[in-house]
Amino acid sequence: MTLATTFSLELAEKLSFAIDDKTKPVGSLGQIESLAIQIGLIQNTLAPSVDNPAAFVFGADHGVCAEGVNPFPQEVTEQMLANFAHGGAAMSVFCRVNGIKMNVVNMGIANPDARWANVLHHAISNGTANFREQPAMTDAQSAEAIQIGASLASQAVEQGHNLLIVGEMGIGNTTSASAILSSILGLDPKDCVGPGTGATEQQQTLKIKVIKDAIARVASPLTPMQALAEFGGFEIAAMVGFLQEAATLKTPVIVDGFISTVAALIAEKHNPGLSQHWIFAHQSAEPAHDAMLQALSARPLLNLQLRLGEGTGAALAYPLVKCAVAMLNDMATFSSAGISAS
Ligand SMILES: Cc1cc2ncn([C@H]3O[C@H](COP(=O)(O)O)[C@@H](O)[C@H]3O)c2cc1C
Ligand SMILES: O=C(O)c1cccnc1
Repeated sequence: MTLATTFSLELAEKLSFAIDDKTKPVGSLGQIESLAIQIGLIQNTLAPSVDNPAAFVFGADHGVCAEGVNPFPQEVTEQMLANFAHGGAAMSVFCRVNGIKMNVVNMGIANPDARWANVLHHAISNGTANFREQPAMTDAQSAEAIQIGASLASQAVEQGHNLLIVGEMGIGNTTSASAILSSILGLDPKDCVGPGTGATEQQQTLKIKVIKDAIARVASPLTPMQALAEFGGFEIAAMVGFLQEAATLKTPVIVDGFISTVAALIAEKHNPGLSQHWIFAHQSAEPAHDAMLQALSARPLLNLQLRLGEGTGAALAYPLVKCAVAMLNDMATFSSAGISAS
């Protein structure tokens, strides 16, 4: 895979100039301005386009659920894939409202026989192993999931999608994401764990213990890709490949919440600089999301106390991204509108 090139300084200056010439005080559209510049740089153009968005929701099950770390039973992953298939989930609704093509990918849920006509089937196995006891994935499984994510991103770009959204569904995956975060940033597990879907204090203490045991089992420091295989899920690995490939193909991706951002953290630590290609939708209510966003120097667009995942925050942020691009493309300039610049 060729890595994404760094952005053109000359284009950055031209984009800034174009935005400063719009009929508004310089800087008055705040983060919408930097967002427009970012998208122009990613697409390498003064006239970017985000009119053909596609979301990918990657679903998978997690062996660590056997530890009782999450309030909802594992079957909910499969039930939610069915809900996506029938268009009834929050993500389904937000995508419909915003004209986003929603794709759902089964990366490996516990029931190997589950199939839906409109859910892409790329199951690696029937869930990961329990990472408290053994690596969640083999290196080969992790590499395969990364490859599937990458090829889905490249197919989406080939089909003409010029903006991508990434999200996930997998009961137990906040525990997996917290373990990866703790390992990659060297943080104490207690600072990486939160309620997820509503874990009690007792369940959160258990989450911390499970992660401590898993990190002790591994003993030596891990590379980001090793942390992914040790503690990750098939859906997290698929998101890593998806994010990497989209960056290489100069296509912006809106990243959703806590679990999606962990995939971005892995990919950025593996290939430093790649995260400039991703738009961080929102700051999740999951407490450790903040540390992760800071480690990525990311400024999320929204802070709505969301704690759902699926890609919902990213789907909600899409109208802002659309407006940023429309501002750059459609707003009058001081000279074209005959307005005095000072
Ligand atoms: C009905 C339902 C719908 C969801 N949609 C996303 N998640 C979210 O919750 C899960 C992670 O939280 P934990 O680690 O606590 O299990 C993931 O599936 C995430 O996408 C959901 C969770 C539930 C229960
Ligand atoms: O921020 C998220 O993505 C999130 C938080 C809690 C549970 N599921 C997802």
